[in-house]
Amino acid sequence: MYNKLQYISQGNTIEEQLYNIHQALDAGCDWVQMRFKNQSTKDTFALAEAVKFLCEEYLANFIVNDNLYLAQQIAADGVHLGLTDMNIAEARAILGSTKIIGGTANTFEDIENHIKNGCDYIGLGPFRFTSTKEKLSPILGLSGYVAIIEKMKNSNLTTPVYAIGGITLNDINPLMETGIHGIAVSGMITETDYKKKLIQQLNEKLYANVIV
Ligand SMILES: Cc1ncc(COP(=O)(O)OP(=O)(O)O)c(N)n1
Ligand SMILES: Cc1ncsc1CCOP(=O)(O)O
Ligand SMILES: [Mg+2]
Repeated sequence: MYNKLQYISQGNTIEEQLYNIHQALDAGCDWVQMRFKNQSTKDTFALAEAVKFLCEEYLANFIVNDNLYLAQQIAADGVHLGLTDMNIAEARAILGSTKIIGGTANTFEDIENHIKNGCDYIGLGPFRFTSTKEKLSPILGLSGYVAIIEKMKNSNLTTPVYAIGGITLNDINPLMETGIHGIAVSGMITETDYKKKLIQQLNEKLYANVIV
């Protein structure tokens, strides 16, 4: 079973990114997506190498946002690809079957395509407005998730779906009731001074119905 909480990193420099990622890992995050936009190849590679070491130390999953070749080069656990990034079928052909490939979706049709092309999980959103990402796709709100997850159930599609975009603690229960698998968050974790407490609260809600 995939972990239910994915932390998407933030920071404008290598140092800021490493600080935020280290703090999140220390507080109990077990899945990191490194998201470092508009940076030089050299800096992105240096950061990715350092994050890989950190995630190994904390036994956390490590995936790279956007850049499949970087993920391949540093032997990350996988990559997250958006609707305008590399096609998932092509990515699967390059990475093989052992790596995690996530795909962004905003509609049921996006989900159908990604599953056909071999993705492992879907990042479905945005749930609500967020300043973390520019040029957001149409906002889904809770009703959007209810409708899309219902269509997945009717089509027997069981690929794990992660909600994303402006998610706060109080959103977890209603979102999980729609049938999603988990959440991907950036701001909520990066911005709090009480990361351990927040991650414990998030995990309690996310894993409330998991029988071990
Ligand atoms: C888990 C998850 N879901 C969606 C996204 C968004 O990806 P994308 O649309 O490519 O946008 P950027 O993150 O690249 O700005 C994501 N990163 N992770
Ligand atoms: C990368 C991304 N894609 C859709 S919303 C989003 C940002 C999620 O970050 P936050 O949890 O801070 O809203
Ligand atoms: Mg992208």
